[in-house]
Amino acid sequence: MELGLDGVSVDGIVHDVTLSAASGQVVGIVGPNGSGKSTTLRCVYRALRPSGGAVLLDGQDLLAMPLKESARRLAALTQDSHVEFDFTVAEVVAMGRLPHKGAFDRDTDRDHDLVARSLRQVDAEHLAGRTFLTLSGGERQRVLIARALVQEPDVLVLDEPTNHLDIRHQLDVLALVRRVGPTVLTVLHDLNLAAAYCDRVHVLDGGRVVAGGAPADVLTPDLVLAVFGVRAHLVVHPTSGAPQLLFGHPEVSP
Ligand SMILES: Nc1ncnc2c1ncn2[C@@H]1O[C@H](COP(=O)(O)OP(=O)(O)OP(=O)(O)O)[C@@H](O)[C@H]1O
Repeated sequence: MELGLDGVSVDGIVHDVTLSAASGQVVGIVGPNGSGKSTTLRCVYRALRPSGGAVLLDGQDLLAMPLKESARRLAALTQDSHVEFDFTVAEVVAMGRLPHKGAFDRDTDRDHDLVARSLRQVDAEHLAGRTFLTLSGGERQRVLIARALVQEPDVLVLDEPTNHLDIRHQLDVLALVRRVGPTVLTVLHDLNLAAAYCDRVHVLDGGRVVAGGAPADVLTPDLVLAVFGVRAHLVVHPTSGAPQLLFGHPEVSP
């Protein structure tokens, strides 16, 4: 399913953001702190109504859809994905099935299987019986990713999915979302992860898209200096061939 942002604006914060993710693509949004990345995503997962523009799913106006219908198609891992009560991990993940169920439907065998599979996919099977609030930051993050996957979405919106994750789990989670295959729009702070895992990357600065395209074309030392104020040297990953950046502080000689 194709996701399109067409001139999305949020008064004073996000200005005319246009980008698209073709079916099955992983598209990244990078940019400095406060550049409008989360605010843009909030418009996509419907936590915020944009003041202008449209969000389109296969050309259909997402914001005009009933909430339950859009929740069946689109799942989000957000910066404010809180779990307030002391639910078990399995219960938290099972909540991801709610958009597919009627008010009085009980969990089916398929629901249980999907919960178990999603937990296995994020290496959290062993946590199923634990209460969510006792988990570490990285364990919580993986469980919330499982909750998004169990929704079987066509589109996955991820706000810094690698937050709190150790390096192994960062690589696992990004490889997983590529493998599972929904259309993915993800905010990433790590430019090298964006370069390695995204089909396309868009750079936000001051609420505007200042560059977009294939990572190798976008994540150049000139752009990194202009947008982040950091010197970068481009190297090519010796086995994957992905462009990777080595950073240095601008006040320290390279
Ligand atoms: N409800 C709000 N009221 C006022 N300002 C807001 C509101 N929401 C966001 N902002 C401001 O808009 C700007 C963009 O915020 P946003 O969270 O989208 O940035 P971001 O690119 O995701 O940043 P970060 O990398 O720090 O997570 C910030 O300056 C933020 O303080």
